Amino acid sequence: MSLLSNVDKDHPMQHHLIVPIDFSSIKNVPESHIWAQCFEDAKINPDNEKSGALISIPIIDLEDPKALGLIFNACETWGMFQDTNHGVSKELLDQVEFQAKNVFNLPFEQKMKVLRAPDEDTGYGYPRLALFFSNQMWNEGFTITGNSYYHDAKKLWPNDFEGFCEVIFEYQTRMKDLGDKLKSLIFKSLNIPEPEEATPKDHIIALNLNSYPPCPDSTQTMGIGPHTDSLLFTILHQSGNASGLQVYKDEFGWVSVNPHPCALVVNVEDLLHIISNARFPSAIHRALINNKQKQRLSIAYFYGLPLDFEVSPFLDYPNCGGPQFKPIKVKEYASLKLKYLDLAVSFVRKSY
Ligand SMILES: C=C1C[C@]23C[C@H]1CC[C@H]2[C@@]12CCC[C@@](C)(C(=O)O1)[C@H]2[C@@H]3C(=O)O
Ligand SMILES: O=C(O)CCC(=O)C(=O)O
Ligand SMILES: [Fe+2]
Repeated sequence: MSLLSNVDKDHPMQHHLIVPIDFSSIKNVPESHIWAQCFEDAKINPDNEKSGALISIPIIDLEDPKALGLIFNACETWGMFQDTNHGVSKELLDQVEFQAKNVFNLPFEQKMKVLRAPDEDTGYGYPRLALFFSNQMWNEGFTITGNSYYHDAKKLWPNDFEGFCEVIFEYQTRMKDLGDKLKSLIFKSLNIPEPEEATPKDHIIALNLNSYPPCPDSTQTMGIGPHTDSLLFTILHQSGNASGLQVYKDEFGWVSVNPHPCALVVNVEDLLHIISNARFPSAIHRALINNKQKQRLSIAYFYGLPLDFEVSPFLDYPNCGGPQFKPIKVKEYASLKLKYLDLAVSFVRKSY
């Protein structure tokens, strides 16, 4: 199934860029997966230390009466925060992690049965992002949109797919609720009326299960290369015992976003950057492999807007100084992104 419908059809992905290596059989890191050139900066500042002080992404209690202001500051400064008191139970987070592990621990041939087609975005494989890097990443992913998981789960476990489906259904439901709540808080924090949505059913929303397998030499590999996500915001659950996620900030370089018990990471994506008229940066992030022995899992929920929705900067705030972006439809932006990745935003920027 293709949530970006015609968008993917116009930008098919080459087969060899979709198929991951069989990580279970790897003894040494193959040449294709060495990202050594990146590592001059990679391990700098592993403790997020700056002039003796620890820097870290804000952790915000969503029930805190001051939450709105804290969200605004975090989004403006980092394009990212972690939230607690988000209403998603620890049990559900554990269950979705368990089900993700079940997918990735299947034999390679079994996972290949649900390999993502070149012009689709659901199923197993490297992320689309792989098109833009000359080296391959140390991860495997499984992308779900709508109820695509039903069809895939039946292929993965012909007689035993219900458990997976129940958990994914429940997770999508909870994430949609949390997403609606976060959207409302974020728009309120910006003093922007929530966008009117004529066809709320066509929202682009995707769920990405990511696995970063154990790695014989984690000093040379990249889990997921630097990128921004395209839509409004991402809600990310990372497995509790494995770090790896980093966000880029000019003054500091790469800052680690370490797992905090029960917190979910929220990051600003490109469309929110545009709607906020660049007051909120779209978080540039990547994931390193920090551990040789342990698999790291993350579950990313991408919260979007309807494909035909036109986004444009909201200008009614003090010292606004005019729009920084041209209006653009969500599907047009998605298309630019598939073609140009992080350069996509610059095509929407107004030139004066
Ligand atoms: C709804 C989405 C959002 C997608 C495409 C589609 C499904 C999977 C998402 C990701 C996940 C990995 C990074 C990214 C950059 C990628 O390559 O695939 C994301 C992309 C985007 O944010 O553009
Ligand atoms: O695994 C992570 O921490 C990041 C995953 C991510 O950036 C993505 O799925 O878009
Ligand atoms: Fe991402």
